[in-house]
Amino acid sequence: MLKIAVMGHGVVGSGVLEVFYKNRAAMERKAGTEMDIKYVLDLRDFPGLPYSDKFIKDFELIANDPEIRVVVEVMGGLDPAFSYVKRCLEAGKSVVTSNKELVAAKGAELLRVANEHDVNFFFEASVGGGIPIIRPLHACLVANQIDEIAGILNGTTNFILTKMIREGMSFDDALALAQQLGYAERNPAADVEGFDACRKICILASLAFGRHVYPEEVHTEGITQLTLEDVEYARAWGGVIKLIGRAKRLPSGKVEAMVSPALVGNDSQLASVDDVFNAVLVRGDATGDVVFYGKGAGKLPTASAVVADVVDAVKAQHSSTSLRWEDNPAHDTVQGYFDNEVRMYVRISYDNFDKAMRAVVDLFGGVKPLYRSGSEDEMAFITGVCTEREMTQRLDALAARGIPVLGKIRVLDY
Ligand SMILES: NC(=O)C1=CN([C@@H]2O[C@H](COP(=O)(O)OP(=O)(O)OC[C@H]3O[C@@H](n4cnc5c(N)ncnc54)[C@H](OP(=O)(O)O)[C@@H]3O)[C@@H](O)[C@H]2O)C=CC1
Ligand SMILES: N[C@@H](CC=O)C(=O)O
Repeated sequence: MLKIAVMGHGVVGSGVLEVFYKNRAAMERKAGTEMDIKYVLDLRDFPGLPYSDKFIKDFELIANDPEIRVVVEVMGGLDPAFSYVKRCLEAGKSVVTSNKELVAAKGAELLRVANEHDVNFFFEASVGGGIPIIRPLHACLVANQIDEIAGILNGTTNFILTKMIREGMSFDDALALAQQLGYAERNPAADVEGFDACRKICILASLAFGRHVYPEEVHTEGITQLTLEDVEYARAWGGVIKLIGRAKRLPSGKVEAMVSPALVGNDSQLASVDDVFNAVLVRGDATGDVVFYGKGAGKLPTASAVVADVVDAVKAQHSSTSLRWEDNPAHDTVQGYFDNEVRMYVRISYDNFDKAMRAVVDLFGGVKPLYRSGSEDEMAFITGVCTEREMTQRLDALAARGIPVLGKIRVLDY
């Protein structure tokens, strides 16, 4: 009987126990062996559950128990998750995690340690919740050079944007509901400020381009500056606003990577991805575009990915898969973002329309103006393409000419 330990009994951890015991017989058939969960590590007690006798508070019991072959880390955060996971790998136990913060910060190192000890470090649930994306990228698309990845990578922010736009719900109410439903991070700033999407694009980019992309390298903006006026202008333009994480291989060998809100046209495959759903577009040189879609957060979808990794770890016992990428201690995989090319939606206010338009045309050349009903002292426009550096200079110059910039959002053509 193969024994498993689960560290963390929160939203995902409790889902792992639920899915495991519900579908255990079928999974045992697929894994080719009997399996059981021996320990559940958590800080709290959980009386009244059918598996309440399995709870422990001392990690050493897991680390020092040779019966435990696979450990699931679903506590979140870096400390103590990193040291626990490393200890388990060094002790010859495979580890499965949903913790994107851990993989984005320490993935290269933990994959190396796993490989050195002939065990596996799997993290399918760390990107896209229940959507299979890590394994397809690593295995099914292996014949491709991956040129670009872009997607809606955070369920909470997509849920908030959908609720605000479709139901007129306030930002705070929509966030509170996402928390209630178990979608948000323990500190939801990670969701709304874009850090969670940043961690996920780092994991995908590291896997696709073979070199660790660290979150500190990636320019990241969240959704907190967006307004319902922006949404109206986006509609007038023919699109919607989504929080997009993206990474692109550059001829220089560097990677262009960023997380930011973006206007995407209504004809984009990403435009109709709503609520807690995520979508990841992968551009391969043989396949062209492939889009992965599904629930990006929540107890059971995430647990599904974790438990599938457990079964794979059991099947791959005593061998380490080729899942890995090079470390990059210099943290210089990503090109400085001021060199990226960008097209921008800009919203301005004015006292004098003719004067404002003259300034806009002087600084940006031909632009596409956008209007919304009832907006007498403000307007928006879509710029042409220039570098982020030039865009910043032009926006600063606009403000210096007495035209306040109320908002700016990148325009993407995925
Ligand atoms: N929720 C989701 O939809 C998804 C979450 N994830 C990721 O999965 C991980 C877990 O998320 P989630 O389940 O939502 O988080 P929760 O906060 O709901 O669960 C974490 C659990 O781990 C426990 N825990 C924390 N630190 C320790 C420790 N040192 N020792 C023992 N137990 C500990 C917590 O206990 P206590 O509450 O007492 O502190 C809590 O019960 C995170 O990395 C998250 O980013 C990934 C995909 C989707
Ligand atoms: N907070 C995350 C959870 C899944 O990764 C999200 O909302 O996407």
